Amino acid sequence: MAVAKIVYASLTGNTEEIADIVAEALENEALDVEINECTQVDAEEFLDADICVVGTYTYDEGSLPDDIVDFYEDLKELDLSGKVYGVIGSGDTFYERFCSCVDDFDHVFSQTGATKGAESVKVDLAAEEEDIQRLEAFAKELAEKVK
Ligand SMILES: Cc1cc2nc3c(=O)[nH]c(=O)nc-3n(C[C@H](O)[C@H](O)[C@H](O)COP(=O)(O)O)c2cc1C
Repeated sequence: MAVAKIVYASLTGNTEEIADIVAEALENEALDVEINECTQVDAEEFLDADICVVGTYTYDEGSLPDDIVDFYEDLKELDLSGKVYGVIGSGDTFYERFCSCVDDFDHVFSQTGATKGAESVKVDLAAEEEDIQRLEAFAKELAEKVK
């Protein structure tokens, strides 16, 4: 069974919620799914996954959340050739740099040699019905890449 690992940062719960939605959708695709908060795991965990997903919110002026900086730096050092990745995140369209950390992780993943399995999903604050559908389609697309 293919393995999907999801690592997320979340301060007020929005990103955790969308990470959970993706986890459930991947489980429905018969994948073995592990989901962890970013301070609880090392980036090296992705070496044991077929699908690697990061969920992140965006902080001040597009800054990476403090709690995911170490993970981000460690991810840069990995060789994830042969793996499929995807990035999701919550932000607030009030800010000029909406969900810019999603793009930061997309960039870093692309440098690890992993293949982008689906377009990133950016959610404005908490997920609404339409976002849930986008997240489920994201998960399905990732799963298809490892079948
Ligand atoms: C001080 C502060 C700065 C923020 N800066 C940004 C930003 O630059 N871009 C963005 O898209 N969202 C920004 N946000 C919004 C958060 O990313 C958004 O509330 C998100 O849903 C939080 O996710 P979480 O519930 O998983 O912690 C900011 C929020 C706060 C409190």
